[in-house]
Amino acid sequence: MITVEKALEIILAESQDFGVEKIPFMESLGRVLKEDIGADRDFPPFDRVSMDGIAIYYDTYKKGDITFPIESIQAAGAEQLSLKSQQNCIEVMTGAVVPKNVDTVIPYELVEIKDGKAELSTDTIKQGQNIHRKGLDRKQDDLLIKQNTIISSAEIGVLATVGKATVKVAKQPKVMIVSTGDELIEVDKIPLNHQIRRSNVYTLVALLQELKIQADTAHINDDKAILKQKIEGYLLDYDVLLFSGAVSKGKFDFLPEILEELGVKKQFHKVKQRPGKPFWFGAIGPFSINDMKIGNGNHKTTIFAFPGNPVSTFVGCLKYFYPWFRKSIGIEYKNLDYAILSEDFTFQPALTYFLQVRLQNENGRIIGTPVKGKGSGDLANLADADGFLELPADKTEFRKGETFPLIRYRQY
Ligand SMILES: Nc1nc2c(c(=O)[nH]1)N[C@H]1C(S)=C(S)[C@@H](COP(=O)(O)OP(=O)(O)OC[C@H]3O[C@@H](n4cnc5c(N)ncnc54)[C@H](O)[C@@H]3O)O[C@H]1N2
Ligand code: MOO
Ligand SMILES: [Mg+2]
Repeated sequence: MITVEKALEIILAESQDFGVEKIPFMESLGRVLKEDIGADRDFPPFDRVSMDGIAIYYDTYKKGDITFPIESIQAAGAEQLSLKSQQNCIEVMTGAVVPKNVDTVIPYELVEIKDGKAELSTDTIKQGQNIHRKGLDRKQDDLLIKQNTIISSAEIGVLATVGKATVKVAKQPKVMIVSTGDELIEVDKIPLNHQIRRSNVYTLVALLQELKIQADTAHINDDKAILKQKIEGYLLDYDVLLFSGAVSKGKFDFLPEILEELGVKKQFHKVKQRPGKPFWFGAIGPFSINDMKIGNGNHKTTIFAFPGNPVSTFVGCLKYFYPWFRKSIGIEYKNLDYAILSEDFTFQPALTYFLQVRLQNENGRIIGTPVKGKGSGDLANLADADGFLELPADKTEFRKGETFPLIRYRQY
């Protein structure tokens, strides 16, 4: 059995490249950018008025004039006007081009307009005020967004402003999520006493949707021949297979033997953790097989077979699949989330313990309060928690006030 740290190291070393695709920029939210985005022009692209008001020639004011006949109006979106007489002014709107022959803008709040003339009601005017100079924010060709950035709402605005209607992003993997087990029935069916509804598959689908991956799903009963035949097909068609169940010691836990019979290279089976100990991980390929449905060239399939208990599957996906996927599409793995334990906690076995916690922010510190639940089958408890504190295997006593890595699945 290997440690959680070693398991993650092995998994990250198996990351794979799914290539690049071009998509409409409005579909790129949450995807990873695969090109540098530069400024197509100066920002702002012209000297821009930043207050609604009047624009004057400063030297006229400096000579003592405070009344300026209004010559014209410069609206946003209109071509640049020109002040004809230095004694006059032009009314200017926020976002408009600064007219020619003016150099200073005074907001409406500081002028009184009567009979076509603007009279200043202030004597503290600085030359050049309320003009946002061309190129002040960014210069043409400046790098605005670096390749490998996860596109957020902020980047969407930048893409729009530089005219990137389509954008290069990392391609998503083709993923198949498979549940196994004769006890499982569909969500819209009424279970008999010995049956339960399939839930893990939907949890996994949802977890992948948060990564913008649209996965396919399948359910296979505990029949070794059928399992083997179906999985053989999935290995050809998919980049990733996520399984839930059939990896432990039971008479019908066929997955580890089937995967090995099909030539998948086992990287490890069982990790020193709770929940999720019987986790099986392996990969097959890369193969260069031209007649593969997935396309020509190198094809590799990575297999995450999570234990069937719902909390095990859930934490396994967050702890292992998420960082593997992120590394695969170009984001370096780093854990930035930590939380402070709110009370003393004891866990005796020499296993990493993923403790379910409810999170609170106390004066900028994230506090995790244990909501332990009744074990790895207790999926209802996940709805009462916000994340997991990762308590290291080499300790048994965890003290109030100590800080631990956090895997959160609720962001608010
Ligand atoms: N003799 C041993 N028995 C068990 C061990 C062990 O080490 N020795 N490990 C236990 C641990 S820990 C876990 S976790 C489970 C893992 O079991 P499997 O991966 O083999 O999964 P199953 O046997 O198929 O199912 C376990 C449990 O999970 C429920 N399940 C499965 N799939 C789903 C699904 N899609 N949706 C909802 N629930 C699901 C299933 O009904 C079982 O209750 O093994 C322990 N046993
Ligand atoms: O590994 Mo199991 O998930 O502890 O019940
Ligand atoms: Mg089992």
